[in-house]
Amino acid sequence: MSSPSGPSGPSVPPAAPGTPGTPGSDPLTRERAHLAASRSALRAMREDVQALDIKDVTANWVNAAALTHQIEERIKALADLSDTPLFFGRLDYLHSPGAEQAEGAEGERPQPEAAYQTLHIGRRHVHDTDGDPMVIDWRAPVSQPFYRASKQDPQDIALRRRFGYTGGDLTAYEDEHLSDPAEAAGTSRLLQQEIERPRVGPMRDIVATIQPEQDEIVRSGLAASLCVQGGPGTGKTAVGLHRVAFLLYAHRDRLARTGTLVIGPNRSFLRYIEQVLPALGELEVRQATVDDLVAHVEVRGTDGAAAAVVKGDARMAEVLRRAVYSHVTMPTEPVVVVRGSRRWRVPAYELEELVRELLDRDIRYGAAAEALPQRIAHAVLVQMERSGEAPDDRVQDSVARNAAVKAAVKTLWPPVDPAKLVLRLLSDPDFLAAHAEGLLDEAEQKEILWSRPARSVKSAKWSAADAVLIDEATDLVRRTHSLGHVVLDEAQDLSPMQYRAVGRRCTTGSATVLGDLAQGTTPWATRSWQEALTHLGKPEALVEELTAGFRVPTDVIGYASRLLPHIAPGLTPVASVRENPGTFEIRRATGDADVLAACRDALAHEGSTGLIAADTRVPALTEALDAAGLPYLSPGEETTPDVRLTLVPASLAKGLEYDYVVLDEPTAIVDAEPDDRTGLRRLYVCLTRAVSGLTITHATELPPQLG
Ligand SMILES: Nc1ncnc2c1ncn2[C@@H]1O[C@H](COP(=O)(O)OP(=O)(O)OP(=O)(O)O)[C@@H](O)[C@H]1O
Repeated sequence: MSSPSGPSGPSVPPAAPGTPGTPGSDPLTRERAHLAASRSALRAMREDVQALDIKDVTANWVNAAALTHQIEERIKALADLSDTPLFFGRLDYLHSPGAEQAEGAEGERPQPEAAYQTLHIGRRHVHDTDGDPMVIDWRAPVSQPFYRASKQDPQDIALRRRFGYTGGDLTAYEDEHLSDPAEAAGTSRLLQQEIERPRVGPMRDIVATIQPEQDEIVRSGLAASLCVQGGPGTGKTAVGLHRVAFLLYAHRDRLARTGTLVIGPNRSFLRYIEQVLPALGELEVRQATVDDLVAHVEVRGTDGAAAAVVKGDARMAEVLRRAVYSHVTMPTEPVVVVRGSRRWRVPAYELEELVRELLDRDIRYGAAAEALPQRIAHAVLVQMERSGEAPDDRVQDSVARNAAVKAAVKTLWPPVDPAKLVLRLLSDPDFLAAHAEGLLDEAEQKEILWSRPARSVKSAKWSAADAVLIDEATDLVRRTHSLGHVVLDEAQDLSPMQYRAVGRRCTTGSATVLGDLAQGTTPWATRSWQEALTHLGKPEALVEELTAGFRVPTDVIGYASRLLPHIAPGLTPVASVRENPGTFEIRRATGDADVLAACRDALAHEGSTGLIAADTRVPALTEALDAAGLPYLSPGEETTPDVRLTLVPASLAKGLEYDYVVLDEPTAIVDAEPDDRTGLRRLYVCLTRAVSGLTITHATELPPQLG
């Protein structure tokens, strides 16, 4: 290893931060000079945009407002975040990258080939006043070897340099000479340090340390859908968010038109991840829960597990389809259109043909209802032509609007209100039986019927599963708008009907599905990805597996993995890449005071602490924390230097992480769920939230499956 600091040890700064470099000075000084110059260049880019005068180029105030908005967004995107490095790596190519690789790396404008020999890789593209790149966006094709090149496959890279920072100051670097056979492969200290860094506050990006197997997922094309199975802390969420950022870079125009969406399990989770994409310069990505997507009615009710399972079953889609189309009736009478002194008659058999034709076509119920008057009018027009008239399109339109035609259509193909339809299905046993025949047995029908039928859509106590049914019915009536790309996180908890709801939001786009079968805690949790992807409408999606764990220390993940044979046999246990062995302790507790003592011990360390407990235990613990004057937050709320403790109900722990976790009463967590397997899965989720240390406190016996 010829550098002053090979992967086994980052260099210590020989000079004060910010020292201007002179040619021939040491590498760190030169890199600092490049950093200072890049910052100035970014400032100049920002000032250029700020100085834009749009008075002469906008025709009206609407244009001006739109352009002003674009400019404001651009200024925001060009902000220099003082506490994050402008670049975190460097690549020295042996040869100038070919045109194919350079494509997409232009960022602001095409660059001369020679400029690519040495590239600094950062969160965004920065160029100097001549347009030459100072920093290359991590998403550009030329940046890819930073993540993927290795000693076995150097990808034409002579040198890969990683930088260490404190705040925005460059403090260390580390070199790998990938094409030098004399240098042995080693593990990067800087990379390891980044992985080990304590967690405070919301989730942060991982651009500096994306791993090769993660990068393959991040950079896979927009056309294909992907599914990632990965145990706790394998980076699924991180990968999903970086994939969105990558796709927005590679397909900016297309996705700006069609839109992107990140779906997470609940508000706390969305708050936890909401800063990652803006930190990567992407401000326009919508984030939502599945419930948000289907919010056609106010949800005020809940279902028992059995009812929710039936309502979430894919067979309900067919029940709804039948119920919607049951409104179509076959004509028994002709339509007679009077125009002036003439009467035109479309006989019943001809109307029936028109209706049947529309039934055979793959168009929505509502679109067919709109098409039918035109079809009838066309039949009238044909008769007019036969009798020697020469009607034009305007005549057809006016016949379509004729009262007799409208009345006929109202009977043959009446409007359907999706919420009213679902209300009727859940309230009227005969209506349900008629459409569920051969699909749901009697017991299943009984299970979903309301014991007290609702009077109106407004007064009904809709459940979350009902809202999904209304969404399905709505889509039968009119096509749901499809986005360009959807990322679905914690997907294992979705019912088949929920997968369908997400799937119809990306029918013409693609999806990234992220989840862990072992963490499925709903009664309808996904059993196989193939099945789930079929419900989503993307059966062709490739399933990738991530098994390297970046969160949970070895001892803790080893302990949690004892549950795997009971909750998801066949899944590969996570192999922790954390070097910090972490702390792991099981304590007998005699009361809440012992739980609080464990919290105080955890808070003696740097970073965040999560006190995770069964939902039913939360009120008692709230009281104990208040009485002890120990301040705490709710999940998803940002930790501050003063308040680093979060009280987490087990039901909201999914997807979150804390430096230290105090896990209260595992048996209560298991017992809170309707069955043992779900209980153990919930416990598995809670056991795998800790980054540096886990303390389990228990007064009752631990579940036997933990050994
Ligand atoms: N390549 C990486 N470099 C550094 N940190 C990483 C990397 N990949 C993941 N992490 C970190 O590991 C932690 C876990 O990542 P993430 O939450 O994305 O995992 P997950 O698979 O979604 O977990 P879960 O199944 O529990 O929801 C996060 O703090 C994330 O920043």
